[in-house]
Amino acid sequence: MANITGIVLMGGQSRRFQADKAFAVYCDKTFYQQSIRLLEPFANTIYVVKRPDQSITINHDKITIASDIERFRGEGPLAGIYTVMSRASTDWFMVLPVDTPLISASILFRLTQYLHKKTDAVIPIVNGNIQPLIGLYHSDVKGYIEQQLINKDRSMHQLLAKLTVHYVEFPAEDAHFFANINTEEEYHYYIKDQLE
Ligand SMILES: Nc1nc2c(ncn2[C@@H]2O[C@H](COP(=O)(O)OP(=O)(O)OP(=O)(O)O)[C@@H](O)[C@H]2O)c(=O)[nH]1
Repeated sequence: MANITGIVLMGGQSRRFQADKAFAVYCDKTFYQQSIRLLEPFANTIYVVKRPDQSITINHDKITIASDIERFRGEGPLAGIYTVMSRASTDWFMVLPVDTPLISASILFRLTQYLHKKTDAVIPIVNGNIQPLIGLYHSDVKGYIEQQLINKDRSMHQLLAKLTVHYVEFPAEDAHFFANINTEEEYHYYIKDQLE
């Protein structure tokens, strides 16, 4: 398999969740720990990109805790991806947010099957919805990300429009794996109510 660096994006503000969603719990692990667990089989090294005020401890030589590069701190997911691309030198980066804890290893594995030379990114689609924060980005994309950050353009869709993207379609019955937990209601619906 290609040499991949994992990126856990946990530096958001969780305004809609009204508590830090990175520390919400699913199956005895916090959301950010779930993201690390999911990336581990695919990534040789993993960077967890957090806000400076978030406090976490991880004792694992494969995992680095980082904060967004000062120049673009808190400027959205692209700032986190750019930070890691500036520090690690692999060709490919596998990105996961903290708020899709139901994603499965088999979905991530399927994405890794499309790492071709002429592809800039491998991104899933489910029910017609592009999922740009769950996917693989080539290191060549770093310049485009930097340009967007300079222009204060946080849009992942804008970035994808500039790239050669391999979109991988997943069937509608897989949609729950991609559930995005942004609010307390979504946490109850997808996680708490399922476990009770
Ligand atoms: N490193 C880093 N990660 C971020 C940043 N902004 C968002 N993220 C992460 O990107 C993912 C998607 O974030 P969103 O849900 O869009 O934003 P959020 O700020 O976490 O939540 P809201 O305040 O409710 O919009 C989550 O895993 C966030 O932790 C940032 O500026 N830096």
